[in-house]
Amino acid sequence: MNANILQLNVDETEAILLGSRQCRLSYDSDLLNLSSLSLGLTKPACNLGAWFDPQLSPHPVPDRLSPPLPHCLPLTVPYLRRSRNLRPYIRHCSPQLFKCPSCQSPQLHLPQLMQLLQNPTVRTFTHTKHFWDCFDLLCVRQVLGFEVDTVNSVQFSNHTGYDHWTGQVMTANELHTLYDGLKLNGVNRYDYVLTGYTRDASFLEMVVDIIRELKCQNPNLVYVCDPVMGDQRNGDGYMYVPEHLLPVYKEKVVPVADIITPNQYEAEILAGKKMNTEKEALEVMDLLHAMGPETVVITSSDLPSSLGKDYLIALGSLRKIKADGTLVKERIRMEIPKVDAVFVGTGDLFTAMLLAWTHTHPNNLKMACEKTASALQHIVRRTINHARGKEPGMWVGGGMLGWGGGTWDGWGGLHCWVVGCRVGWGGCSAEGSVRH
Ligand SMILES: Nc1ncnc2c1ncn2[C@@H]1O[C@H](COP(=O)(O)OP(=O)(O)O)[C@@H](O)[C@H]1O
Ligand SMILES: Cc1ncc(COP(=O)(O)O)c(CN)c1O
Repeated sequence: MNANILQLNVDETEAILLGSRQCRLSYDSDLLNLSSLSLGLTKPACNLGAWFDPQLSPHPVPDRLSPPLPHCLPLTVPYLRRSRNLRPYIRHCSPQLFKCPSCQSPQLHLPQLMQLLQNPTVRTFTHTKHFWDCFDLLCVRQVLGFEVDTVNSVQFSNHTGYDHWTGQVMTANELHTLYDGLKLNGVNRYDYVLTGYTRDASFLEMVVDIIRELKCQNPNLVYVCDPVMGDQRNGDGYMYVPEHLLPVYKEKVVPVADIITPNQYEAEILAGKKMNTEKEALEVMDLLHAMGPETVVITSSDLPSSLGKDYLIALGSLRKIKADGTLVKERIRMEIPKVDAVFVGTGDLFTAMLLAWTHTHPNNLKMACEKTASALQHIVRRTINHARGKEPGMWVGGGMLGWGGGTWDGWGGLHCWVVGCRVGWGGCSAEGSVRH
């Protein structure tokens, strides 16, 4: 756990038993003994897919697992094959067990599945800046169980933080045409809409119109908005979208959003108030709640941390009035170990993960934020290690799965519409995503 930057959550630790039905049923004990840990099994979960990451294998391999791990792993292949999305990639693969050269732990080798991870689109996941491509392909669709339709609000050569960038910006008309197609087929019912980077005001206004319509179709639809506008650089805020987008976000977009995930700079310009202290940050979040959203998460800030300058602070706030009229309020403060590099697109990843985890923990913002921050920490660390040549590039799937719960079997049938950007199909080296 320490190696994977996870903390044992005493209230909710999840264990997964992998293996055939027969093999799982034969394990009738309510206690799972793993090295020095004993976990009580309360809720059975079915493994709809599995991902094996050598980095996340138990060290040392527990000898008290029953049946032993080497025996379990080949048994999971039929389950992988059963997953419609994975089947084409593992049809011809003969599972082999081999021992990790460094730690001697048993690993399952799935050659064709690995190939999937190596294709350029998927590998872009190591660049957090290319998130949407992979969110669709791996993270949400296959791993987290959402069915995602993506719309590329822009298609750029690279992140706009670079000196130069080229590409196309989708217009409101083009978005409307796409949406019309969905409507004509009667497939415009979504559970979630997530929006990220956009740089055209009329496009944003069209997004708002569409969300209103989608909310009529499904009154429970949750709109998660990452109001991507700018960031701090050397202590000064700067916009990386045209400035006239700010009033559109303030007056039209944020009011229809249920969850917003600004960074500190974006929170300040939306609220029209600086946050130099935690008290001011809470006031900023209250101002943002007053604009509409029930949930506000400030993904990063430079507020001082009690743990020292190597930590960044993220804040969360939930404010909702329940059906019986009572006001529920929850504030969360997370101190996140800083990695000494600048990452791009982490905001995208944070928002997407938060959407997924608030879905699993609808009444527990703290848990959703913890799991989200844990994933981010894992990913930025592996990204920086990869950029520094300390880790091979193929860490992708396990990085996402290893820390989370094993109970993603109940998520079928959800539909999510992502309006984000597609940037850079080109180079896949992690250096592209890390600016020192
Ligand atoms: N240098 C870093 N070190 C550790 N975590 C980081 C770092 N940069 C980003 N993150 C993670 O990514 C999350 C979102 O980052 P943030 O910079 O707020 O996104 P953006 O400005 O892209 O919207 C943070 O909450 C944190 O978990
Ligand atoms: C083209 C572009 N520019 C800027 C940003 C903002 O990036 P960041 O998450 O690094 O703030 C994004 C978000 N992915 C983007 O797609």
